[in-house]
Amino acid sequence: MTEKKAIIETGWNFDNSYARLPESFFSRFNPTPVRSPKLIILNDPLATSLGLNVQALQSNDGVADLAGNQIPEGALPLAQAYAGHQFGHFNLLGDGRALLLGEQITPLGERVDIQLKGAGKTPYSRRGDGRAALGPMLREYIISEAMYALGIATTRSLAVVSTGELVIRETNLPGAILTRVAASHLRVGTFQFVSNWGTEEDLRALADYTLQRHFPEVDADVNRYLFLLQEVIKRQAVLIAKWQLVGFIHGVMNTDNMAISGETIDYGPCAFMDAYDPATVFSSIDIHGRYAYGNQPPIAAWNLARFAETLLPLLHDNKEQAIELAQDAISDFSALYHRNWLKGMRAKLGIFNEELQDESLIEGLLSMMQKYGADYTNTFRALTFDKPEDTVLVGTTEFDQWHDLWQARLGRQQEPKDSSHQLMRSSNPALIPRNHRVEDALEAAVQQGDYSVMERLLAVLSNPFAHTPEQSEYATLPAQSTCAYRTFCGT
Ligand SMILES: Nc1ncnc2c1ncn2[C@@H]1O[C@H](COP(=O)(O)OP(=O)(O)OP(=O)(O)O)[C@@H](O)[C@H]1O
Repeated sequence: MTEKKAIIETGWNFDNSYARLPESFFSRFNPTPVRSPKLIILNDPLATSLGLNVQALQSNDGVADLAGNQIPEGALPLAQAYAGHQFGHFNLLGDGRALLLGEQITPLGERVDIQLKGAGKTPYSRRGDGRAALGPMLREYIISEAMYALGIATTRSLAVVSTGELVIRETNLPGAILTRVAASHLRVGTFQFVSNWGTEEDLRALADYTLQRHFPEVDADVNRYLFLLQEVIKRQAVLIAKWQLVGFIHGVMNTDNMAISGETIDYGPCAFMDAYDPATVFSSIDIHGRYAYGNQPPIAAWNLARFAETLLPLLHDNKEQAIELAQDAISDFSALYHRNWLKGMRAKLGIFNEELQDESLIEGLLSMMQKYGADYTNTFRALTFDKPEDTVLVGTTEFDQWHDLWQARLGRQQEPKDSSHQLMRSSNPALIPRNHRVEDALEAAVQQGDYSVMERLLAVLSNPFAHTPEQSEYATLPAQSTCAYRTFCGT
C-alpha cells in the first residue's frame, strides 16, 4: 500500500468584492517574487481565528503565499488607488508597496482584507521601490498587536516574512513583507480619490459599497450618506479618545491614514508618550508639531471635514443644504470625542457616576503631571494600586491636595472601594509598548537575528491589564529620558 502524503489546506477563503468596483479604483497587479523568503513571525491565534491553518502557513507553500512568491487560490491581487492630504497638502497616492490579496471570509462569516505590505512595485509606486524593511515591519507588528490587546480598534498583523533581499535606504537594510489584516483598507483618501477623479456615479458606488461593508444596519428611510458620515465620525470619536487615554501618538494622521472602519492604520512613525506633555511629537518629519499628542482630536476633526466634503454631492441635491448637513455632522465630533474621553478618564480614576467637577479634577492631575514631567502610564498605574510613592508627584503639596479631593470624590459615590479598584485595573494598562523596549527588541531581531527579545515583549504586551511583576519590570522607564526619541517613516 502506498502511503498518501496528507496535504494540509491553508484555509484561504477569498472573496474579492473590492475588485467588483469600477476599474479606476484600483490596478490589478501581482506581487514581485522575492529571493529567499523566511517566516520570521506568525500570529497563530489570529491565523486560527481567520480560519487559516498554522502548520500550512509555516510550510514552504504557506511562506510563499505570505511572500508574494505564489498567489493563493482565489486571490486577486490589486493595488488600491487613493489620495490624501499629507501634512495638509493634497496628493494622489495609492498602494505604492502594498497589494490586497483578497478578502478572507472567516469561519464566523466576517470579511477582512488580507494585504501584503512591501510586496513590490505597483502602478502607484512613483519613485519608490515597493519594498519595506524588516525593522519597520516588525515594529508595525509589535505595536498593532499591542493596540489590539489594549482594546483599541486596529489593523492586525498576521505575519512577517524576510525577503533575503536588501532594501536601499540611508543604509542597506534587510527587506521584509508584512501581512496586514484589516476590516477594510477604505480610507478618507479613497473617497478623496474618487471625489476628485471619478464621476458622481463612482462616488455613489464607493459610498454604497462602504455602507454595505461597514454599516449594513442603515435604515431604508434615512439619508444613507448622511448616516455614513455620522457613523464614521462616531467611530473616529471613539478611536481618538482611546488613543488619548493610553497616550498613543499616531505621528502621521494624514487623510490617507484615516480608515473609514474606525481602525488605527499605518504604524509608521507612531510611539507612546512617556512623560505627560500635550506637545509631544516623535516623528522626525513632523517639524511643526501638526500631529502632536494634544493636536490629535482637532486633526481628526479636520480630516473628517475633508471626508464630509467628498460626500457633498450625495448628501443633498441642493448644495447649500448639503453643506449645512455636513457642517452639523462635523460639529458633533468634538462633543462626541469629549464624551468618550471623559468617560474613559473617569474610569481611569475609578469613578462610576458623573459630577460636574470631574473634569477639573482630571485637568488638575494632568497639569501636575505636565509640570513635574510625570510618566503618564505609570502615574495612573500608581494611583490604581494606591502607590503614589511610585510617581514623581508624591511629596508635592499640590499632589496631596489633589489626592484628598480625589478620595473625597470616590467617597461620594455609592460604589464600594473594591469596585473602583477593579475599574481602575481594567482601565489603566500595566504597560504600553515602551519605545526603548521596542527598540531593544528590534535591534536584537534585525542586528543579531535573535527574535527571543521580541517574542517576550509580545507576550507581556498581549495582556496589558494583568498587572504581573514581569509587567512592572517592562514598565520601567529608560535610564535616560526618551524625550529626544525620534521615529522615522517611509522605510
Ligand atoms: N518603498 C515604497 N515604495 C513605493 N511606494 C511607497 C514606499 N513607501 C511608501 N510608499 C507610498 O507612499 C505613500 C505614503 O506612505 P506611508 O508610509 O504613509 O504608507 P505605507 O506605510 O506604505 O502604507 P499604509 O498607509 O498602507 O500603511 C503611500 O502611497 C505608500 O504606498
